[in-house]
Amino acid sequence: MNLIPLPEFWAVIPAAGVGARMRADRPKQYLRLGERTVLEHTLGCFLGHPTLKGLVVCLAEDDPWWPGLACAGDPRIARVAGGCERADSVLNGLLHLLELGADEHDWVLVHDAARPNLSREDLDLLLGELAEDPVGGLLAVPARDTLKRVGKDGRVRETVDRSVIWQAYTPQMFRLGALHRSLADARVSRVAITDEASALEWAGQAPRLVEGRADNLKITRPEDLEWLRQRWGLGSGD
Ligand SMILES: Nc1ccn([C@@H]2O[C@H](COP(=O)(O)OP(=O)(O)OP(=O)(O)O)[C@@H](O)[C@H]2O)c(=O)n1
Ligand SMILES: C[C@](O)(CO)[C@H](O)COP(=O)(O)O
Repeated sequence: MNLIPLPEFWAVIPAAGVGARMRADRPKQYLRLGERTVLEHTLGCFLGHPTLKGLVVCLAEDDPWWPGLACAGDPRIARVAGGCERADSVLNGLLHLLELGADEHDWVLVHDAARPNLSREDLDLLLGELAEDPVGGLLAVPARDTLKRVGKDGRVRETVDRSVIWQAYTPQMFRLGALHRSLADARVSRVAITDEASALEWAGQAPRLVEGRADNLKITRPEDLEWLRQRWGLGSGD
């Protein structure tokens, strides 16, 4: 039982991707999942949380779908333009928080728009476990399958020791100033950054892994959405 009160936090939701791997008629964050879109479900994981200070969603500059969402006029949601890569979108979101007057010591949680199945339990687990952490960290799950390193010929090069391998999920939770500086420096140095933790790692920090639910999956390919629709008891086309 965690007796430390949950910390206040800001949320940045990168939602400016094109969803190429989904091969759909629109970016995957705008595909339907029951009565709402994937993005609306993801935003709903945070809106209404008692310690949320504010939320920024990063949208493609030519995004024609956002205005059609019921939450488009929600005053709790700030919008910024996304960037070429996910890290650029996140950086724009962090900059906007600073412009809003957020303190550099405030906690910020970055969560993929494409992960609509985040549970409240996992969100509160992350907040509670990292509330007093000196670095921050992320939800993650230990590897469950045997892992192989592959050669250029598509054949196995080695079996990887999976006891020390975890899959990084989101939200990823860091202090606003530290994340902004690390991410900005990494982008200037052209370091490949695919999640927030890797920017902190590049800056010499060791983020903490907090084990969460494996069903907090990122909708990436068509079968991911099919699986989640079935999990939620929805029809294949819902
Ligand atoms: N320039 C980008 C690229 C991605 N994202 C967001 O980052 C999250 C995770 O990225 P990913 O799953 O790779 O989404 P896409 O880039 O849209 O997918 P793909 O690589 O298949 O095009 C998604 O919510 C996506 O909208 C973003 O905000 N800005
Ligand atoms: C941030 C992330 O979801 C952690 O696993 C992942 O790195 C996003 O990668 P993508 O290629 O941008 O989907």
